[in-house]
Amino acid sequence: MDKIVFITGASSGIGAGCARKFASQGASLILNARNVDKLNGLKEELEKQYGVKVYLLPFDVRDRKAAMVALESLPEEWQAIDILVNNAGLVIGMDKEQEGSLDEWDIVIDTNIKALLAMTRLIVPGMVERKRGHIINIGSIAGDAAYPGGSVYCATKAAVKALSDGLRIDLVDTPLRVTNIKPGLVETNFSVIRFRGDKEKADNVYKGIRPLTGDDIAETVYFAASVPEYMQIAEMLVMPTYQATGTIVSRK
Ligand SMILES: NC(=O)C1=CN([C@@H]2O[C@H](COP(=O)(O)OP(=O)(O)OC[C@H]3O[C@@H](n4cnc5c(N)ncnc54)[C@H](OP(=O)(O)O)[C@@H]3O)[C@@H](O)[C@H]2O)C=CC1
Ligand SMILES: CC(=O)[C@H](N)C(=O)O
Repeated sequence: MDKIVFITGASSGIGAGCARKFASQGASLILNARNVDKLNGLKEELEKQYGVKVYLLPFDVRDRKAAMVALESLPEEWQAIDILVNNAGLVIGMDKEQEGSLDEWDIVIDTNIKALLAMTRLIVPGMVERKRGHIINIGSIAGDAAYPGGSVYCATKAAVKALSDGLRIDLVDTPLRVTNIKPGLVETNFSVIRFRGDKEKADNVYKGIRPLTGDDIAETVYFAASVPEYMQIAEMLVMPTYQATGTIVSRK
C-alpha cells in the first residue's frame, strides 16, 4: 500500500495494531500519542520488521495548538496524508451520571469528541484539495446504546457516529471516504485506564469470554481502507462471537 497513514493513539491497543497492520502492507506511517518511549519502540520495531518509513508526531490530541504546530512541522514528503485513523480515546470511571466527576468527563469529551473533530478539521481540507483521502474513526458499540455507568462514554461514541455520518454527507461530492468502526469487547489498556489502574477489575471485563484484540480491529480498519475506491464502508460493528450487544455477553 503506497499511502501515508496518520494514526492517533498509536502507542497501545487498537492504534498500535493498526500501525502494525498498515506497516505490514508497506504503508508509510505518522504515529501520534503522548507516550514518546512507546512510540519510539514501535517505530524501531516497524522499521526493522517491515522496512517502512515511520514519522513520530507525539502530542496531546486535546491540545489544539500543539496539533496545529505538529502538523505544520511535517516535512514536505509527509504532508499528503491519505488515511487519517482517529483512534485516540478513553474513558475514566464507571460512575453513574449523577455521581461522576465533571473533571474526568471533560478529559473524556475533549479526547473522544473535540480532539477527533480538531484532527479532522486540520487534515481533511488537504485531502479535499488533493481529491484523495479516507477518514476512519474508531467509534464503539457503546455509541449504539447507553449502558449502566457508561453514559458519558456512550454519548461520546454516539457523537463519533454523528460526526462520521455528518462528514460523509459534507464530503459526498468528493472522492473522499468516511468510515466508523464500532468495536465491542477488545482487550487493550482501555479497561486499566477506565478502572484507574486496577488491573483486577480490568481483567474481569474479559473474564469468561474470548475478547477481540487490537490486531483484530486493525484487520477491519485495513479492510475498510483497502476496498476499491468506488466502495465506501460507512460503518462496521465488530464484536466477539459471544457478545450480542454492548451489555449482553455470554461468559463460560
Ligand atoms: N478496548 C475496547 O474494548 C474498545 C475501544 N474502543 C476505542 O478504541 C480506541 C482505542 O482504544 P484502545 O486501543 O482500546 O485503548 P488503549 O488505552 O490501549 O489505547 C488508547 C490510545 O489512545 C492514546 N491517547 C489517549 N489519550 C490521548 C491524548 N490525549 N492524546 C494522544 N493520544 C491519546 C493512548 O496513548 P498515550 O497514553 O500514549 O497518549 C493510547 O495509544 C478508543 O477510541 C476507544 O474508545 C472502542 C470500542 C471498544
Ligand atoms: C470500550 C468500548 O467501547 C466497549 N465496547 C465498552 O464500552 O465496553
